[in-house]
Amino acid sequence: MLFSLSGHRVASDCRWSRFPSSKGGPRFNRTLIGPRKPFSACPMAAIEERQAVVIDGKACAKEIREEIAAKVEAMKSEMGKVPGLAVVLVGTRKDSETYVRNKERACTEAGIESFSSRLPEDISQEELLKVVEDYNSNDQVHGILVQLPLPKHINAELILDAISYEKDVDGFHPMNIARLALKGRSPLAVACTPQGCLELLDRHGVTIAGKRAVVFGRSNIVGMPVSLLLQQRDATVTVVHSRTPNPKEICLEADIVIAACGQAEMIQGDWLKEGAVVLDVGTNAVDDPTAKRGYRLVGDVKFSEAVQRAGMITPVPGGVGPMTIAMLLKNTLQSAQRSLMGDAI
Ligand SMILES: Nc1nc(=O)c2c([nH]1)NC[C@@H]1CN(c3ccc(C(=O)N[C@@H](CCC(=O)O)C(=O)O)cc3)C=[N+]21
Ligand SMILES: [Mg+2]
Repeated sequence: MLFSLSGHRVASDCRWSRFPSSKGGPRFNRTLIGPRKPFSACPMAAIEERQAVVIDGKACAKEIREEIAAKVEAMKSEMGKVPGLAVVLVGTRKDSETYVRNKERACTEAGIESFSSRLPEDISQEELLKVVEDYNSNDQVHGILVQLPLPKHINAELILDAISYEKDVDGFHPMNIARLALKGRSPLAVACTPQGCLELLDRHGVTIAGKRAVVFGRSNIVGMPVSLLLQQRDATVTVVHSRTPNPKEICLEADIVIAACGQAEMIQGDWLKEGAVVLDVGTNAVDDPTAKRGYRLVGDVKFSEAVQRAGMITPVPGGVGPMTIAMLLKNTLQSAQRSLMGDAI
């Protein structure tokens, strides 16, 4: 459990406890019993070692999905209702199909009803709008996700803006983004990948306040919202992008690095400050004839180098990706709770 096949330490969460090993010496084990400890208090942290703790996002996400399943079950028995998520997929992109299938499976496992529309690549904008509007007025649907990217002939902003603010479980609606950016205002939903990043930091006892955070990328779906979230948690945030002349120099100052620039293995080991916490959001498909699907995923960070310098790091796959799906389920559950309680917005 403590060591992955490659020999890196693996931390799926930070509820560590000390067990005597059968051979007598101290041994550390993961347990689901007992209070969560901050990472700094974890015995593992005291061990002098150069290799980073590899954060197990898959295990963390599983734990969260189980917490959600229990709440869905309670909703079902108390109110006779379950949350519903509608996923809209246009076209036949291989990666989109994989993500959508994963989302549907995660819903089913959590007891969330999943509705999905698989639509032809050449669907008209008007027809797609109609699909979204039908889900808007379907009261069994509490969350709507239109998988991006959409084909070129469709105006993605127009479609995303048509998703009702209350059902926007992606957190992409302008009202949700505006409320995220404004002090003292809370969005109904926060974008799933950024929320998953913060959840990983929190569940691993990483202090954010007062830290230097560097975000690579300024996209609407990751870079921008994650930089706002980190700032709200009192980090000093720098956003690095394609026109930043000295990304390495800036990265070397970071205590927390969020890599979301979509450039395969751009961030190298010698860009990192010793002990930095590195979350790799990149999911770049690289052709690999030996892989089952004909491609493999690599992150925006050169993992084999970074693991020698970082204090903690997420792998790709198995890091931030699974957390994104867990946060989608969380947003869907919250939307259903809001709708069923008739909460004021
Ligand atoms: N409206 C919309 N909302 C999104 O949230 C959204 C989107 N469109 N378009 C594409 C991106 C990408 N994204 C991922 C979700 C899960 C994994 C994930 O689970 N990855 C697995 C591996 C999956 C695999 O094996 O291919 C992992 O990292 O372990 C990755 C990427 C959500 N996105
Ligand atoms: Mg856009």
